[in-house]
Amino acid sequence: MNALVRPSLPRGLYVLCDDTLRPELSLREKAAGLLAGGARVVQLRMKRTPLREALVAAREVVAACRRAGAVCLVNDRVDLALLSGAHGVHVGEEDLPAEEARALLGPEGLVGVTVRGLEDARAALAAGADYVGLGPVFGTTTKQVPAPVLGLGGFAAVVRASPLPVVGIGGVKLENIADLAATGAHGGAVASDALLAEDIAERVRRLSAAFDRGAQGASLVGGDA
Ligand SMILES: Cc1ncc(COP(=O)(O)OP(=O)(O)O)c(N)n1
Ligand SMILES: Cc1nc(C(=O)O)sc1CCOP(=O)(O)O
Ligand SMILES: [Mg+2]
Repeated sequence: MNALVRPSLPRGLYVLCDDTLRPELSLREKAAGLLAGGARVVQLRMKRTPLREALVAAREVVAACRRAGAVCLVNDRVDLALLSGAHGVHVGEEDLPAEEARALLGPEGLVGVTVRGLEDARAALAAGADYVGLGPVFGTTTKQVPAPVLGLGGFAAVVRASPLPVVGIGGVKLENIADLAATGAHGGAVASDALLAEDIAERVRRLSAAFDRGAQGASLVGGDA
């Protein structure tokens, strides 16, 4: 029998394939650029796409990710994640609760949850999450976030104590992703710095290499939790 096993979230760069940025490109084109740059984790974030189009896009992007060996998570919508065969879902406080996402996806689906601090991360563990997205680490114009900027110090304090792997989000860019990785973060989530680049694939390669360099530094000083 072919037992289904939940994939673990790969460590490193985590990119958002977002429909609010660079609207002249289709989600499929954005995903192609991200994957050409070697992205291993892609979150499909659709805030403007009508639902039926979103289902078509999800099926295309999930298929492209699977061909490339990348993990694909759908933002917000467990129904789209299930219908498109995605690896999982990322939910925040305006989405289905993590417990319900877990119940719908079953044990083999990845569930990521947005958190603002350590207490939230503990609750996410109890709710069945696999990882947490913690932010905003830095200022961002991609989204109006209803929470204060943590800064690297505030972010690192949660990473050290979190019971779940932490992906940092919000204003993560080439110039700061190595520092973020050096806190021991499991991942760095990037939307605008990748999607607004003239050459998306090249930017993804550089972001990924910078994260890995920062994480390597962290492990050399024993910070690779
Ligand atoms: C990795 C990651 N972390 C946090 C978020 C934010 O999710 P949410 O709070 O649900 O906000 P929206 O993205 O839905 O606007 C995320 N998407 N990814
Ligand atoms: C979607 C999202 N969620 C955030 C949070 O803190 O919850 S910050 C954010 C935007 C990430 O985009 P960029 O990489 O362009 O800053
Ligand atoms: Mg959401």
